[in-house]
Amino acid sequence: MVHQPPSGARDLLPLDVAQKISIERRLQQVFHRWGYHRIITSTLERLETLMAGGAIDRSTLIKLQDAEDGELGLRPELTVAIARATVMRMGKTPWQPQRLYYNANVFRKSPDTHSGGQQEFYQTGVELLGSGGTIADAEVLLLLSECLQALEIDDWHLVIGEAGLTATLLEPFPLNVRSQVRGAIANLDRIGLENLPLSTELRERALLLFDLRGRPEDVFPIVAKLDLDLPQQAALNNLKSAIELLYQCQSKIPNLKSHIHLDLSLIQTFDYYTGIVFEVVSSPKTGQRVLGQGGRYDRLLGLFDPQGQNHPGIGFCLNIEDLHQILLSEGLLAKETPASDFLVVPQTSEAAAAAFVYARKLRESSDLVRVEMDLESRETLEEVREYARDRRIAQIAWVNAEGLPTIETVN
Ligand SMILES: N[C@@H](Cc1c[nH]c[nH+]1)C(=O)O
Repeated sequence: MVHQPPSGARDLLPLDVAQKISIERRLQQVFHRWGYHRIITSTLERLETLMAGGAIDRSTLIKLQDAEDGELGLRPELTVAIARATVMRMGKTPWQPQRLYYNANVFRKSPDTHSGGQQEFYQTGVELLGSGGTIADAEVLLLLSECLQALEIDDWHLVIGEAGLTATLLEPFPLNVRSQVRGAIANLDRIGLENLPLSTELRERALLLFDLRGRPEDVFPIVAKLDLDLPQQAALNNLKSAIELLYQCQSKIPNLKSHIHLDLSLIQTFDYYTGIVFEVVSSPKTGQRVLGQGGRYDRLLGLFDPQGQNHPGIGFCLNIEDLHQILLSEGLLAKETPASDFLVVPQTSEAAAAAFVYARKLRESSDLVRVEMDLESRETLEEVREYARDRRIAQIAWVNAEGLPTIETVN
């Protein structure tokens, strides 16, 4: 029997874990400073919950069959589970804003499992539930930019769109070509768009939508020229105000304006968004990775409310693997796991108990002191020293049977 992990699964070894934790800790500190509390939801959910009324494509889910609970699946993301958990917990009590964060693994079926496509990923993120409007939008955008600052990532772009506005701007297109128009715009395929079977008027509209991306100050005047109805105007105004607030508040980021792009053709993989949507992308130098994404979803919580009552929500997640790669390439992560501070060596076989007692004393220090026992009986003292040097251990404590240590600095 070959004990290989299944394709798409991945083990993280100690150095990977140490680097991952250092990223997560820095982000967690930012979340705590903003008053967010951690939530942990189940890895397994009912398939129906995970699909969130069709917002998440069933074919991307990893499914499991349970005799009692029917069809279950592994979570492909956390927003839906957090929406479900919060609605169940809050019940009928009056809603106050809930600030929640998470740090968890998610599972997505890879189209190429045969070639080992990754299926398990790590995400950390926030959900701000029960609060709609521009200030909540701005809070989440500011929090996101502070996360990037905390990680010392300077070269990023924040691409902002508006899911509700994009959807309504596409409504005039007949259903049979709408998804093609959407696809061509999202994939920057201008030629494809020009060749779709559209009337002259609709083609012009499609090309206009295609151009709705760039610096906010350039794009807003073009959108304003479209014949917008009142809800569309309101969505546009909200978007403008949130971006304006971001500019006013985030003075710590030099040239903030150059980081922000508006893209009214931005379409997210998950289809539960109703308002502002966004993606943080790293610079082309690092292969343009999507470091995080999110947006507003004001109709998701209603799916889990017994009375169908809606509550607003907005959030984002950061993709740990992508952050990890960027930070590695920029040399911003530890290159080795932390070495032990002490190697405790029993001088004779009778000294083992005394050595354990001394090691415990060292570990009791208020600062973290890493202490490891020497487990081998080596021929010479020099071999012990060589072992300590190899493992970057700073000091050796030779302990005799009476428990008396002799400390030697080796590194
Ligand atoms: N759950 C989304 C990100 C998100 C968090 N909150 C809102 N959106 C994702 O995995 O892409």
